[in-house]
Amino acid sequence: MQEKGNISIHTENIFPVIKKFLYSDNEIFLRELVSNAVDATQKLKRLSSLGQFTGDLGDTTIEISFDEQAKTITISDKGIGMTAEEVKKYINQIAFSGATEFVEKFKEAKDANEIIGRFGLGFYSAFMVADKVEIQTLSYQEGAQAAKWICDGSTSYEISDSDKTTRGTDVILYINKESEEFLNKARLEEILAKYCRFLPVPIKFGTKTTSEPDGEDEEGKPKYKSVEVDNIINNTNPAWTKAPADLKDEDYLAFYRELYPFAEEPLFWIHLNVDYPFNLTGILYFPKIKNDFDLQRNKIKLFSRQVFITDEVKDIVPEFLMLLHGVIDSPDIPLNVSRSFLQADSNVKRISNYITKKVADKLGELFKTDRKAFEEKWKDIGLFVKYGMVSEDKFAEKASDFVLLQTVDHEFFTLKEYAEKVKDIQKDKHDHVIYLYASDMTKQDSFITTAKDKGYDVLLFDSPIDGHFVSYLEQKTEKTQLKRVDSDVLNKLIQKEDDKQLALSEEESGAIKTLFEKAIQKENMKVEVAALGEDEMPVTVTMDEFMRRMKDMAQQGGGMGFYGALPDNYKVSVNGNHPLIKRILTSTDEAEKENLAKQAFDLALLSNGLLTGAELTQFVKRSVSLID
Ligand SMILES: Nc1ncnc2c1ncn2[C@@H]1O[C@H](COP(=O)(O)OP(=O)(O)OP(=O)(O)O)[C@@H](O)[C@H]1O
Repeated sequence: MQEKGNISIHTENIFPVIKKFLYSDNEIFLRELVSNAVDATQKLKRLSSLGQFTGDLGDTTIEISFDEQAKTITISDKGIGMTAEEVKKYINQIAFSGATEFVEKFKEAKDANEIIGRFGLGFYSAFMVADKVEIQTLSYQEGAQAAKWICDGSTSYEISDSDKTTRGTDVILYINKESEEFLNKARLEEILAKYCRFLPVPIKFGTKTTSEPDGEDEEGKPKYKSVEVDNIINNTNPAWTKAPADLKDEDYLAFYRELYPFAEEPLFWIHLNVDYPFNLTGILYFPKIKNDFDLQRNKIKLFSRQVFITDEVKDIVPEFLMLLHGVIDSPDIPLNVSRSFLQADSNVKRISNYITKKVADKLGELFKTDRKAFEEKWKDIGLFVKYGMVSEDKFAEKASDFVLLQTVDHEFFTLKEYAEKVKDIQKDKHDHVIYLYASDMTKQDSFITTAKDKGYDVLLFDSPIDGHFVSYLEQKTEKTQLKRVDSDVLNKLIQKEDDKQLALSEEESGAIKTLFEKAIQKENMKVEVAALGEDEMPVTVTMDEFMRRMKDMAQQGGGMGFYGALPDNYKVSVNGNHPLIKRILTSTDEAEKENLAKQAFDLALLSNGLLTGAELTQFVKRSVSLID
């Protein structure tokens, strides 16, 4: 039999378009062809298990080989094969049924992935790297005649009998000039490792040398010899495809190491396994996060029936879950479509919700079963939980039971427990409960100490997400405000009915204010006289909570550019009840007055970590002269 014909498409010559347009992503040709080989093998296995194929399955290893001289790459399988009729039907027609649409749409598509799958062009991706493609195939059906198909990248093909005697299909690519990089062992190995590492049928690529036991030497020690064995590049049975009941912790950890050989051990993991209403399997690992958000992203690998698709799962899992590692495998995620389409897809939404729920359930369970261990891991989990809460309402609902607030004394409380703990003592005269927090225990030490001396509790919010989390908590908790310990003097942060009275007259107060303004001489420092306890600091420098939050947001690119441009404004609270202030007032020596005011102010700056450079030098000099 010999036949020539034209591939049934309306467009004159589609291959140059494919080739040119898809050039950047052309390595996926191998993924497509190996996937077809795997499908053909799996189909035969299924027929065999259904009793529709009674022959011997034999070794079904798929083989990838290349010939540098002949400039060919060959993908051989021992699957169902095709008859000439089937080649005509599947290769010539089916693959191009969407061709007209393709030609219209290809201009919009952004990468090869989008086109290849969307238009069923899997096989034709071969033409991205080949000038000519040949198929040699023998169907599994009894008495089938082997067929040969050749196409040189134009729309015409040639089909004839082949002398192939073994079942299955060989696809031979005659690699074009621009794609000769693929005629290279290391490059092919790299692509196979990327896309085919967990395919369910063994894939052989050349051979490798290993050592095998070879009896004993004269001294009775074991001997080894080198042997050449098939180089099988894939693990056909990765952990996520197994039943959770069949896996031990070691298996999960071993699989983690297989995926990320250099990563630290994960904290724990979740095995996803669902059939209905969508099919999804996978294992998600919780890594140790350690505050380095960005490094952690893009670690989840997306597979479809064990074929690697991408590690950009941005639109499939919620943003905060991007911090997780591991794999998800779902044939129900529409793969090769545009991102905006993905977001609107109902399966994708369901999958995303499902994963979110699973993760929340797992965390809830850990918290319930072993709170101590949960607290110990909080440094890593906390960031993740808070990120989840501020970004996903559904997650927040569940997580509000186990999100922990950590105090500066390293104690942990749930939201409920904490509210209970501080509800009386930290209630102000307006009936608001004030949560005090620190973001830097070293820098804010003097403020923390003052608050603790008063019997107040101080939370620690020192992770990158805490700025957002603080606003979130405030929104979600009624009649509760969060204030950083250094955002004002304490009795302004939590105002009580029985607040201290100022021991100074209005006149004295005014005099002190003027004196300090003169001593400080800084436009961004606003002086105010406050009535604090005698044992509190004589001068305190603070930055307003609102102002600081806006500035923080501007710094993080949160759109508060206006605030970002403002200078850092501080409030200088002079404690009118402090003995030092009285001493300054009563002193008759103008120089001493100014010196003491400067000294008290510098001490306040010093305890905020704001005293540097020439000012610090002057302070040290002045201090020396004071103790002289
Ligand atoms: N190695 C093979 N053995 C047997 N049949 C094959 C082989 N490769 C391709 N085919 C047949 O050709 C058809 C078209 O293949 P093609 O890769 O273009 O599309 P697909 O595999 O159906 O879909 P896609 O690759 O886009 O997911 C296949 O459905 C299959 O019937």
